[in-house]
Amino acid sequence: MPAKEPVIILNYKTYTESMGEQGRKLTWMAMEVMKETGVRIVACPQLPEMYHHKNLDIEIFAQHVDPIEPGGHTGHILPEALKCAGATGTLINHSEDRMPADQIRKCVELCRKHGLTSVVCAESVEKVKEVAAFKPDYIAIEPPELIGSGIPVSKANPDIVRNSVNAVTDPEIKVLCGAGISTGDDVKAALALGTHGVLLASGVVKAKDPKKALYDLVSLIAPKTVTG
Ligand SMILES: O=C[C@H](O)COP(=O)(O)O
Repeated sequence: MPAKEPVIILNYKTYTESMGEQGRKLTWMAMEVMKETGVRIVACPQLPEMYHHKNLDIEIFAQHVDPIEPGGHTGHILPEALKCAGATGTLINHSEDRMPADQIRKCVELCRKHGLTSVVCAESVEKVKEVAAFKPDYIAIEPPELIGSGIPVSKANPDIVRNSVNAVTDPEIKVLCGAGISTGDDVKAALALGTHGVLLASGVVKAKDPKKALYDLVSLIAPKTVTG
C-alpha cells in the first residue's frame, strides 16, 4: 500500500470525463501512478458508479454522505452503504454540496462510528476553526472563487492556507488545500505551507492527458523516481 503522507485526493465531481469507462480508466491511472511513485492518491468517483471502483488497490472516498441512520431517507446517502460500495472515507460539506454545521458534525460522528475517514471542506479560516471542533480526520480549505479556475490556492492565496494550518491546533487533524491545483509546483507549494496534501479535480479530470497530469502532480514530492 502507498506511503502514509502526503495525500492527493482526486475528486471526479460530475464531469463527463470521469464517468463510466473513462472514470474507471482514470482510477487505474491513479493506481499506476501511485504504485510507481509511492505517493498516496485517493480517488472520489461519482457516487452511482462507486461499485465499479471497488476492490482495486487504491483508496476510494465518496464525494458526499448524509447524516442519517438506516431507515426511510429516500435519495439520501447512508454511511453504511458507502462502506458496502467500497469507500473508506468521504468528503463532507464540499463547496458544491454545502450542509449546515450541525449536519457536518453528525456526518463526522457517523464516519467515526463506521470507520470512514472524514474530509470536511471549509471555505474560510473561520469555518476551518468551526469544523475543527468536530474532530474530522482532514479539513480541506478551499476558497470557492478559485475552484475550477486553474489558479492554485497555494500560490494565489497562501495566507488562507497558512492561517488554516495554524488555526488547527489538534495534531490529529490534518489540513489539506484545494482549488486550482494542477501541477507539481502547486502541490509542493501547498506542502511548504504546512498542509498534508491537496484536494483537486479539474486539473487532472479535464486534462488532455490525465496520466501525464497525475505524474506531473506528484513529480516533486515522490519518494520514488517518476518515469511517466
Ligand atoms: O474537490 C475539488 C475542489 O473543489 C477543487 O476543484 P478544482 O481542482 O477543479 O479547482
